[in-house]
Amino acid sequence: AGCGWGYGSKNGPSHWHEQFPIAKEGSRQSPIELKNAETKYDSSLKPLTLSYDASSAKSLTNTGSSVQVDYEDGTDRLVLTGGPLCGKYRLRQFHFHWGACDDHGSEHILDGTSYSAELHLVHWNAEKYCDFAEAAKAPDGLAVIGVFLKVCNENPALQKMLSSLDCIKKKGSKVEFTDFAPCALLPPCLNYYTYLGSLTTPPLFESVIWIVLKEPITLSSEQMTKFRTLEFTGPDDPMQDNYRPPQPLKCREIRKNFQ
Ligand SMILES: NS(=O)(=O)c1c2ccccc2cc2ccccc12
Ligand SMILES: [Zn+2]
Repeated sequence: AGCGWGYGSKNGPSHWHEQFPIAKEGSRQSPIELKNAETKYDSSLKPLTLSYDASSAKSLTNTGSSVQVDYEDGTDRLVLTGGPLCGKYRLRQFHFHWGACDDHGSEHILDGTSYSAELHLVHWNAEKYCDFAEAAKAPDGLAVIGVFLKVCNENPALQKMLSSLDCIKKKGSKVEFTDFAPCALLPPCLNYYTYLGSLTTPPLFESVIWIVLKEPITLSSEQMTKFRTLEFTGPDDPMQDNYRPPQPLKCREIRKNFQ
């Protein structure tokens, strides 16, 4: 059996449609290019409200496609409401996508700019659905906040996670990782773009309400280099360029909550 989907030349994004036809046939695939001039200001969009407490972080994992922090999502501890959302979405995990060099690596592209990396905070609609798996198949089941990362000065909030990466170099490795407040990874301004999209990795379910923040967070080039010390499949296969290129907008509208 093939080694499953990945980001290599033989199993990367251009091959995903072979096993996941929605990659080509879907009507709301992610990521996309965000062109500010073509987005629409919507005054009915509410501000994002995030009630995150640090305590319910659980673990840090090398998933073989990204580095991921998982949260305890059995109760309403880390909840996202407001914005374009109806109801309460629970934080389940966050992970990142990044490039082999600092000039690219993000999944969404803002006015032609690729950022060095992109953080995804994955939430599911715990008000309407019983669990994550059920929500992942519903058109309003998931909400992902995307945050661009720009190489500039060091980001102290990332340090706790980055200093633990040596323990999870290998695919599938996992360590306990607690008391991490995800709100420390958000920029001061929560102005956002929002559109209906999908997971950006197989199975590419079209169940994500995307909320992409306009303002990036920053990190140092040394911190950016740290991400690339993780491995995809082995020591000669550094984890980098784990991003899907932009997909056709088709007949979607992109809204924003700021003028
Ligand atoms: N890139 S992504 O946020 O679409 C994504 C998920 C999105 C929603 C639900 C689960 C997801 C799991 C992912 C696991 C690894 C990478 C991206 C993932
Ligand atoms: Zn992602």
